[in-house]
Amino acid sequence: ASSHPLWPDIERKVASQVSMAKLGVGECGAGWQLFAEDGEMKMYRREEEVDGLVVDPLKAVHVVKGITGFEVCHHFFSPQYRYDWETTLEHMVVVETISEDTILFQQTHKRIWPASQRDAVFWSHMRRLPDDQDREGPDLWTVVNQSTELPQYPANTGKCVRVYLTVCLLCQTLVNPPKNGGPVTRDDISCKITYCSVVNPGGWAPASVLRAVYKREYPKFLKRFTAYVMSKTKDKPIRF
Ligand SMILES: O=S(=O)(CCO)c1ccc(-c2ccc(C3CCCC3)c([C@H]3C[C@H]3c3ccccn3)c2)cc1
Repeated sequence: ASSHPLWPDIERKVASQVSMAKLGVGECGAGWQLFAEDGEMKMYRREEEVDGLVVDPLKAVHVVKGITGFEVCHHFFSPQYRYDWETTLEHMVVVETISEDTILFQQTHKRIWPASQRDAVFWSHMRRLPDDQDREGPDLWTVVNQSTELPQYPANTGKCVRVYLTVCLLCQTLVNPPKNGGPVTRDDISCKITYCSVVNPGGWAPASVLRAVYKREYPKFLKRFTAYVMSKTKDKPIRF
């Protein structure tokens, strides 16, 4: 895949997104406000507008027991599971499988009244990251989704308004080895998840409507997605 024309963009974007995801909400600039909390899940947003459009960056942190960073990223990245957990998805096309860890998608999302329907065209890349703290724990895993232009899917030609998104899912597996020295089971693992996203709605939509939609959809999405991964992995061997 390193020969693909998108490769330099992918390398650059993954590096920048992962370093930002690693920053705590306190560190990466003021302005993060907690807007949703549910158990271990905390969701922050910054109120930002670009050309009068709400593009509020979102940062969610969550700790989920019994699953690994690989399992979370694998179910987020792989197209075959997406209709199971992405409730706002109307249609998904795998435009090109660039390599086993890099896929080009075109997706149409269900219309959210009164905004017009949206579609997105983006590359998605999944990667294991060496743990820079060199702790003995398992490595980090990430998936980065980044909008890109595709001639075969020109923006704003059909019924859909094109959204522009940058998404980073960064996962760290935490292992608490059993005292008796026995094998590690799912009771001994958890996954620290950081989900960052910036979605430019692409065309005008009332700020109040968008903020209400984001406030409703993001917590629902992360809770549903993590519950889905737990359900798909609970009786299976652990994959780190
Ligand atoms: O993490 S992903 O890559 C998962 C792959 O599917 C992702 C996440 C979110 C989006 C998306 C696209 C459009 C919208 C809006 C913009 C104006 C009207 C629709 C929203 C807002 C509505 C929010 C939202 C948040 C979470 C899930 C769905 N909906 C989100 C797309 C991809």
